[in-house]
Amino acid sequence: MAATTETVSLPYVQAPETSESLDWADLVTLDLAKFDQPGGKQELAEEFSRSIEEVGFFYLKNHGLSKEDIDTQFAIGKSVLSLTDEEKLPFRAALEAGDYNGWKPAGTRDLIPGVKDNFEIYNIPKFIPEHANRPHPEIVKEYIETIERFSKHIHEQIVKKLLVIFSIALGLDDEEWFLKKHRYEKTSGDHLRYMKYYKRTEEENEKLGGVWLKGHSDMGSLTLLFRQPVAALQVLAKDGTWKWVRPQTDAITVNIADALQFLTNGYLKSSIHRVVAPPKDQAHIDRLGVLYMVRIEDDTELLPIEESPVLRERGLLGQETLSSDGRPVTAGEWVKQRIIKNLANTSTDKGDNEETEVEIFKGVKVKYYD
Ligand SMILES: O=C(O)CCC(=O)C(=O)O
Ligand SMILES: [Fe+2]
Repeated sequence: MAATTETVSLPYVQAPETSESLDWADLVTLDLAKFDQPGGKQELAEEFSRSIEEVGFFYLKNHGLSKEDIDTQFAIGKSVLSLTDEEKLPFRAALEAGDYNGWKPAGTRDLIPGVKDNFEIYNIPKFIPEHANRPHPEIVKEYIETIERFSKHIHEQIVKKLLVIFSIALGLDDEEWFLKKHRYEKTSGDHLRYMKYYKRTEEENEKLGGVWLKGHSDMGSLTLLFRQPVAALQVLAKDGTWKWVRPQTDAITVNIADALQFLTNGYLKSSIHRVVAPPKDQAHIDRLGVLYMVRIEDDTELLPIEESPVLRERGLLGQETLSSDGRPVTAGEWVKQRIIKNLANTSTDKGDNEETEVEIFKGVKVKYYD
């Protein structure tokens, strides 16, 4: 059977932004252009430290990717995800085995009894020999060099700078502390993600209380979200209220995830966020996203960083999270179990929207928020 979308159509036209006035989160913007200026890294580390006092979300500008680079990824994502389910099936991710590379169909999870999740994903792992023989749909193969360039730019020019900023913010003598645990050639689940939420009817939204993906934290080190004009992402603010994350045209939205929270005993907060029904003027749009997930090397033990004076001064050392067998959780185990428990089929009758806590690995749990 021929592919329904055999070409990537450019220029990609983004959906118009909402004209509704929403309660937007006030987030710090880090300017990566400062990184190579004298004193710039230190300045960025100070700004970053201030930003995390609020929520674990911030914007990043001057990241070196053009609007065209990003739109090309949206166009590729659109083509891949609009293949038929039959065409995507050979590339289905082995979610049940803890592997999310490839295709996650919509509807693997029950949100409430009778209503399933409405998002599908195509994940492309980092470009290392371990993944070289992965099969992909033709459209991905055709654009694989563009995808590889985009993906490697993110790691080399964006993620690496952020990892240096984090080391400085934690007062570590070794500016490369985090870099040494995020080596590109090593095994870890870094990947580029195309993600699409299908629009829902008013009736369905009512049943779900508007919640499409319940308040959660992400499983790795960082999540990077590219320009997302369809408002739906919300972050849990310090005062306990949900604020909308404003789509930015020129900036990437970044959030901190579980591994960094474990390594800093909560000084870097794995931010709680959720996805809700978009405002009325965007309710008719299928919401396409391009994301990049940063993961720490699989064999890293997720213990607070002893060498950090910032953690020591705050009394954050010596109370690590251990699993029930008294061992530290490793990053690879954590990610694998979270994929099985949070992305593969729902294992409870009540559905994800009713869950408040799920055991991920030997007594260590994640919480979900209303
Ligand atoms: O779609 C978004 O804006 C965020 C998605 C998300 O939170 C996730 O995939 O973990
Ligand atoms: Fe998330």
